[in-house]
Order: sequence, then structure tokens, then C-alpha cells
Amino acid sequence: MNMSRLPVISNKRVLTTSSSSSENGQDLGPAQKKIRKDPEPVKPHAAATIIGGRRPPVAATRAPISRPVKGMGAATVAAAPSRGVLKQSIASTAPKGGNMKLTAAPTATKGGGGGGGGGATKRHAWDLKGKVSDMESKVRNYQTKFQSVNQENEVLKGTMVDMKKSLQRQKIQISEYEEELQALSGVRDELEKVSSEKSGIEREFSNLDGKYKVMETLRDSQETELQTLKMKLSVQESTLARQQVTLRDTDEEVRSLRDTVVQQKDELHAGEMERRQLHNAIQELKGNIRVFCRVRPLVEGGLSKHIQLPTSDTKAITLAKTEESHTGKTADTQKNYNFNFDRVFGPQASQQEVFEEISLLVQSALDGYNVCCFAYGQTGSGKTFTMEGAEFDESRGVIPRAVKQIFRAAEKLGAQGWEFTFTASFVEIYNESLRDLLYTGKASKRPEHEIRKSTSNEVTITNLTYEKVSNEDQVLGLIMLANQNRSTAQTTQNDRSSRSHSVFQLDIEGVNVGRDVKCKSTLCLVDLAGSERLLKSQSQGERFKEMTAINGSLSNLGIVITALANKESYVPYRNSKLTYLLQSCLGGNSKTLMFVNIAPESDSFGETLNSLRFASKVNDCVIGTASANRK
Ligand SMILES: Nc1ncnc2c1ncn2[C@@H]1O[C@H](COP(=O)(O)OP(=O)(O)OP(=O)(O)O)[C@@H](O)[C@H]1O
Repeated sequence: MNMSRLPVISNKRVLTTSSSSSENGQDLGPAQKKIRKDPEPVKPHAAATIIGGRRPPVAATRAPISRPVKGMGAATVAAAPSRGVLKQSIASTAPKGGNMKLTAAPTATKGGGGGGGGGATKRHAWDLKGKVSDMESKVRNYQTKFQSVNQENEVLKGTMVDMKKSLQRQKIQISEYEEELQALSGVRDELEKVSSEKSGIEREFSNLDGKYKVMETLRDSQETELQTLKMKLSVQESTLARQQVTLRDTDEEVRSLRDTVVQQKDELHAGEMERRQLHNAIQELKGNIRVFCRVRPLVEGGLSKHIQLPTSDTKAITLAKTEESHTGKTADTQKNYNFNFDRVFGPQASQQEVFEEISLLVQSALDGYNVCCFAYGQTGSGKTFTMEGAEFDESRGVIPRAVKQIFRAAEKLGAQGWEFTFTASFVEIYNESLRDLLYTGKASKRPEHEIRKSTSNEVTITNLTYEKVSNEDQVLGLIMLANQNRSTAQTTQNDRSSRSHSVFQLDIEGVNVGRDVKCKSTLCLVDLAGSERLLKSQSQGERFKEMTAINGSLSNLGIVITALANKESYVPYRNSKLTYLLQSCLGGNSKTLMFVNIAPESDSFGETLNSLRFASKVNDCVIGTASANRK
């Protein structure tokens, strides 16, 4: 019944202590945490603080012993070492020790050491037995406490062992955790690496995304462009289709045009042949030998009175000679010498005008006719000017113009299937000896030349330079070379060129393979030596010899032409080198043109008259019908 007076420990504290003393260690979680935080034994005053709510003086731990127990006896016990365990012990043993409390309370009231039972009565001094009994009771009480404390100690020791084990386990676990943490730090590094890689990839992705957008834009623009191109393509395809149709039509047209061309070529060839025939017929009607007279202008310009050129007639020339009266009583008499030629050119006639008249003859040379053109007249009458002319285009003479015309005509005939080869030679006849004007070797090694005639009546000169030419410039170059050679000889023999004949020959060979036609001809252009009479020159010695040779060759030229005109059986070609060389160009198979050049000076009257008489004789000749050298 006194149980209510025993010190009561709050359930909370008991439960806390009880749970901390759990032996199995399973539910030691909170207890362990408390132990880890405060592993030291609880000091007595701390217990007092907990229980009493304030910190009592140290002596107060003993005070309850000397005071009557009013529920604080247990607090005194609890102030002993291992208070926490003791509380538990008290709590756990409380039901068993009900009697201890009963006996302790009276003891406490007396001596304060026994504790326990409140309400004990005070023994009388004589009641020794009773006192002994109390003492014994106290002793038992203490023994019981002692045992209880021992038990508690044992329990605590066990608990300590468990706690140590637990601590050990926790240490192991901690080290495991640390290892795990260590391992996790590697993972963290890796995670950081992965994270940085991720951010790198993200940046790259962002870049790629940007690029992708650019590509998308590009693709869009290209798609637009593609669409445009497709449209253009379709337009072009339709254009192509139209053009293919046009092409087919054009092909048809080309085929028909080709047929037309072939047909027209045939017609052209036939026309060409007809033209040649007609051309030749015209030349024959004009005469195969024609004479043109050309009057050189006076040095001061104009014309002398003794030469009269009727303006209405381009073929007539009159030489008028005024003869003074011998007595002086009669009037002077005038004697006129009238001449007619194929054409008379006055002093104003240009080189072009002159050439136009002979260009038809030059054309004949390409048609396969031998053509010979020579200039006759006294020295200084204008022979060289007519045949060669000067350097400038408008003053170029017959030879360069004829060459130009021949090459141009040959080029045109090339379109009709004609192919031509040209061979040029330039020879000088001086004192009846031949000299190669295209010779380029040493002067000391100049070869001798002879005129040869083949069985086919072809005339050639031995050791002469025959130069193949294919254009006008090449020929002009050869003419320059010939002039150099002539001027070299000129320095050694004064005025030699006037006293020599120069003969330029262009051999022409044409072939038209498609038509199986060939032609061969020679264009012969001759600048004769001055035709002065022997008497006037009153030459002697070498000069006499020269004049004899010149006069001989020129008079033989007249004889040959007359013999040809008279169709005599014998033509004395070989009487002079000149006529021998010109044989093929003067015969019946040729067309001949003679220029008679006139000096206008009055003191040349006699020579002029002689020249005109000679030319007139030639003009009266009709050489047999020419025939083209065609196969
Ligand atoms: N139709 C012309 N118009 C202008 N000048 C001319 C004409 N004919 C000749 N001449 C000039 O007269 C001069 C003599 O002419 P050219 O040398 O041609 O005579 P040639 O008869 O050839 O003399 P040679 O027999 O000495 O060679 C030259 O200066 C020449 O330029």
C-alpha cells in the first residue's frame, strides 16, 4: 500500500532507459545515437537536473538521506554511479522490491542511509531487538540493492560488449560507406566527364542544329532553283523538240541543196568550158597578136605638139612633122604619119587602165593558152615602167598585176576542182648571151646557159633557176631579186639594162582530177632592150657590138612575127636568142601582145616613127589560130 509513496520515474524516461538497455541490440537505434553523442557515464548532478528540473548543490545528493522520504528516496539511489542503468534497474525491479520500499522508508527517517519505508515508527532505546531487526532488514535491503546493481552492471557490461560489437560493425559499415563514397567519387568524376561531354555534345548539337537550319535554308533555295531549272529545262526541251524538227527539215534542205550544188557544179564546169571557148573566140576576133601604143608624158608634163591623139578615137595616133620651107617664101608644110593600133594610151593613162586591157589575155594563160606580152621602144620611152612599174600599188606595172590576177583566178578555179602549180624564171639576154636573174650563188661561179628544145617542143634553158611559187608575194620577191641582179651588172656596164632584154616566165600547170582535165601554158612578159638605131647612136667598139645584137634580135623578132603571119614554112626562131626563147609564146599556139612605148620629146621623133612603123607591121600580122594546151 505504500507503493504510491515510492519515487516514481516518469514513464518516458524509463522507456528511454529501458530501450537503451535492450540486450538484443536490434532496437538500439536511438539509444546508440545517444551513446555516440554522450558515451561518458552520466554524472550524478546531471540526473538531478533531469529529474528535479534544476541543478541542486552537491550536498543535496545526500540531503534526502537525512530527510523523511517523500518519494525522493529513489532519487537518492538514482544519484549513484550508472544512474541511467540504475533507473532502469529500479524500474525493472520496482514490482519486486515493494518490500524494500516499505522497510527503507523508516530507515531514511532515522539515519538517512536505509531509505525506503516511510511511516516507520521510532524504536525505543530499549528495543534493541527491534533495532537489530531493522539493521538486518537494512543490510538485506542493501544486499538486495547490491545484487541488483551487480546485475545491472552485468547487463551494462553485456550492453557495452554489444555496443562495441555494434560500433565495430558500424565502423566496418562506415569504411564500407567510405569505400562506396570513394567509388562514388570516381563515378562523380565520370559523371562530371560525362556531364562535360554532354555539354560538349549539346554545343555540337546546337552547332549542328544551326548548320542544319542553314542547310535547310540552302535546300529550300536549291529546291526553288531546281524548280526554275526544271521549268527552263522543259522550255528547252520543247525548244529542242522544235529545233529537231527544224533540223530534220534543214537536213532535207541540205540534201536537196547538195544535189543542187552538184548539179550547179556540173553546170558551172560546162559554163566555164563554154566561157573559155567564147573567150578564145573573142581573142581570135581581136587577133592573136595585138599592139598597144603607150605615150610617155613629158618630164614637165603634157604632150609635145608632134604627137596627136584624137580624143574621139582611142586607137589612133598621129605623128606630125612640120617641114620648113627651103626658100622661106612658101609656108611650112606639115606631114602627118597616122597609125592605128588595138589601143593607144595617152600620157595620162594609168597603170590600172593599161592593165585592164590586157587582163583578158592574162586570163587566157590560166585557160591553157601561151601568152606573150612584150614592150618595145627606144630607151627611156617607158618600157620598164609599163612592164614592172614602181613599188607603190597604183604604179605597179603589168608583171605584178598579171601575177596577182593569176593567183586570184587560180584560187577561184580551185573551188571548181582545179589545182595549179606555178614555176617562175627570170632571164636576161645581153649580147646574145643568157644570164639567170634569179641566181643567188657566187658571181665567179655563174653557170653558162643554153636554150634547149624538147621533142614536145618545150623550150627550156640549162642551169636556169626555175622557182616553184604559190603566191603573189613569192613572185614579187623574185622580181626584186631579178632587179638586184640587173643593177649589179649595171654598175659594171653603164646603162646595161637598157641594152638587154629581160624575160619573166611563169609556167602554169593545172589539173582538175574530178573532171579529168589538164592544162599547161606559159605567161611570158618581156622588157625589150632600147630600139635605137645604130646610126644615131654612132656607136663604136663594144657599144657597136651591143647595138648590133639588139638590132639583130629586134629585127629578127619582126621577121619571125611576119613569117608567122604569112604562115611561112620556115620561121627563123633560132636566128636570135630572143626569138628562140619566145618560140613557144609566139607560135600558132599563143596570144601575143606588144606594147610600143613612145617618148614624147620632139628630138625622139625619128625613133618614135621607127617604133610606130615596126609596131604597125606587127599589128598587121595575123598569127594562126591559137589552141589551148588541154588534154
Ligand atoms: N607612163 C608614164 N608615166 C609617168 N612616168 C613614166 C611613164 N613611162 C615612163 N615614165 C618614166 O620615164 C622614165 C623612163 O622610163 P623607163 O625606165 O620605163 O624607160 P625604158 O624604156 O624602160 O628605158 P630603158 O630602155 O633604159 O630601160 C622613168 O623615170 C619612168 O618612171
